[in-house]
Amino acid sequence: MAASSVQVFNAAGKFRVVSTKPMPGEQWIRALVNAGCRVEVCTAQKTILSVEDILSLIGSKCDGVIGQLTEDWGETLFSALKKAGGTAFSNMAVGYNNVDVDAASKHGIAVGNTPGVLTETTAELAAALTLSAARRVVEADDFMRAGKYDGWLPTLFVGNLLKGQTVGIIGAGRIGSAYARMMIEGFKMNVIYYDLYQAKYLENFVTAYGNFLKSQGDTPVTWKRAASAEEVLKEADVVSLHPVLDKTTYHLINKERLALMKKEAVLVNASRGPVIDEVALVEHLKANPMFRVGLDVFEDEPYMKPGLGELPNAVVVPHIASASKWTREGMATLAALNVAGKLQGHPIWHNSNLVLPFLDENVPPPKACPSIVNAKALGLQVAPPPSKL
Ligand SMILES: NC(=O)C1=CN([C@@H]2O[C@H](COP(=O)(O)OP(=O)(O)OC[C@H]3O[C@@H](n4cnc5c(N)ncnc54)[C@H](O)[C@@H]3O)[C@@H](O)[C@H]2O)C=CC1
Ligand SMILES: O=C(O)C(=O)CO
Repeated sequence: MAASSVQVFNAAGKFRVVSTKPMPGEQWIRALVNAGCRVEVCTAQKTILSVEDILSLIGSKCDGVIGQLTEDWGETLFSALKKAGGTAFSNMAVGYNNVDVDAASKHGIAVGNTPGVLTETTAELAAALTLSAARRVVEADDFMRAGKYDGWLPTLFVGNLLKGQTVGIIGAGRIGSAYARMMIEGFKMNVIYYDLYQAKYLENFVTAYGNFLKSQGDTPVTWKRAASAEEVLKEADVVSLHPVLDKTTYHLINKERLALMKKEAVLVNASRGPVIDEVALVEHLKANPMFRVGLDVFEDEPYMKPGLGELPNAVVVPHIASASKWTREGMATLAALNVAGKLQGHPIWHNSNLVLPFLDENVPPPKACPSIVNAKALGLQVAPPPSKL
């Protein structure tokens, strides 16, 4: 990577930290500079950096790196980082399926991620995709711009009503539960979910909201924890996917499981592309024109499988689910504080879901790493909750 493609902040800093991309806001740069870091930001006009590009950024001395979900952080990069004296890496993302955490742990390198700050933003985009697909917003917009509208018709762009229908969630963690709450409260949908763990907060929320509706003489909303993903697919009118991507969720939605879904269902994916077998999805969309999808992520990102882009029953956006200003600046800050905290020898924050104290510009951040996924494997100390200090 040419030296001219790097912007340097605090050149005399004690720790050399590289960010493989410019990131939004300045709070993240201040966080690193306040921790005594020299910050080098790669400004090369290339969207996805290769392993070779990143090797040249790491060079022979590098203490920490902030990387992106498009990069392949495996054995090659972690052994190079270790050789350069590095001990800290953070993805600027909550998902870390692009990172070989075992390789990082083997080399004693902490792996950070950025949970919490993107929960609501991502859930809101999943809700936007749901509405766009259910009410055919993009098709109708195209029609209007093409000058085809020549008057109101009873049959023009008829779609699905959400109220009173069932929303299915596969992966009811932070984002899945937040999305479910939006659809339940916003559209009075019932919910069925499948997760390896009980989503207690979600269940309590639906029960309480259902009781409130009942007390007002309205039809209450209901919840059900399904025993399998198949049960969700069969029963739901809208299915939104929010699991992590790993061996258990790769192609979770395939030809056979698509066939279980209702013919007029809406399927939304704002998790990771490979959770859906996209070739099978294209075939299913072609065979079932009233089945609609809203996709933020793709199996071979940045590409779509052949045919997908031409289908009117697919709404497609380029992995923008976390793209609100507050969230993206917050993600950058959390990633920087993961790296800065590790380099300063800080312990790990007691609860990686509660990251707001790290994001207040007017108060110094806690002396902790907000979220390190291999803290246990590295034997890193966890800070006690502030109330226990
Ligand atoms: N499109 C985008 O821009 C964004 C995508 N994401 C993706 O969303 C994912 C979820 O994020 P969070 O909700 O914060 O994570 P989370 O860890 O709170 O939730 C993930 C849930 O998936 C569940 N799960 C794991 N394996 C499963 C399986 N086989 N079947 C069903 N459920 C399973 C887990 O038990 C957990 O409850 C991230 O890992 C990331 O890949 C996250 C943020 C933005
Ligand atoms: O955080 C993630 O995992 C994303 O996909 C982008 O926000």
